[in-house]
Amino acid sequence: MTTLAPFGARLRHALDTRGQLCVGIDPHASLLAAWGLGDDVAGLESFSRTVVEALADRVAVLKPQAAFFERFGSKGIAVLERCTADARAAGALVVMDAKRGDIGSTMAAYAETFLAPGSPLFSDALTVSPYLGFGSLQPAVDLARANGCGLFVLALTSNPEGAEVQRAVAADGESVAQGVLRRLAAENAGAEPLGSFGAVVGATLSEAGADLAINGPLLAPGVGAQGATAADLPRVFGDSVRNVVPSVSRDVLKHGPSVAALREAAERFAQDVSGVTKG
Ligand SMILES: O=c1ccn([C@@H]2O[C@H](COP(=O)(O)O)[C@@H](O)[C@H]2O)c(=O)[nH]1
Repeated sequence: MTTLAPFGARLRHALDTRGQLCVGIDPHASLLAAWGLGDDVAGLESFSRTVVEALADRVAVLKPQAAFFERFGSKGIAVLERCTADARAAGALVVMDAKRGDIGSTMAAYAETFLAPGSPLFSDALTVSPYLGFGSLQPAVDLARANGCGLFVLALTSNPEGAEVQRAVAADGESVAQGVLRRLAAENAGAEPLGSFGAVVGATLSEAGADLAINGPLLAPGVGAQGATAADLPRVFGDSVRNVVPSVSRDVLKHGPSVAALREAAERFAQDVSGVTKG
């Protein structure tokens, strides 16, 4: 099995050569219907195959949303396995959006599922929740580092409800989100050209209100259907905008099942992002 270069380095190269964009693979029942597909495993397979065919050879990152596959049970997970492997084989980096988080001993099993080479769901990076304590993520940090993978840790999520937890301030004046970002900066210290341990920071925020200089990537969901646009990125991310990976799902996927239309939609978003990140 070949050893992968660190995720941060692989991501930096992908963003620089393919453009700063992540497209989410979110097979909502409403999208399956709009594409003329059944709300069943065959529909799920056709949908995800089409997205991979359209985009995996051109966008930097594809982000399957595990929930939409898991709802079909083992057969849905088998589709997710194929989708992940095919997307990686075509050159996209795959960020598995599964938002795992548990006590350390269980976290180790989640990490084995997504970050151990040879695992059927092996992915380049995984979204994780730090709300059992950042330290509970250590097994995932260690396995990701050992295998050239990355993590995206929920810091300031795109949904309005996130603030009640993430903006809470400790006795020392540090917000919960800032504590997560500080721990990520420590994990990424000295990494070049970019660390492998990223944060999830919604593009929908009115402002970051936190120090985003973590020397790592910032996955920014919320572009498109949740209301954010590329024009919001400089305001939210400031000097860190070059490390942002804006993520859009429904507003690209709604253009399917035409492969050409999916490509055009992704290209439009990538161009918009390039316009604000490259000046
Ligand atoms: O803070 C977060 C973290 C993750 N997500 C996920 O991103 C996509 C967004 O889909 P859109 O269709 O572009 O709204 C979805 O899978 C969420 O679970 C997020 O939105 N916000």
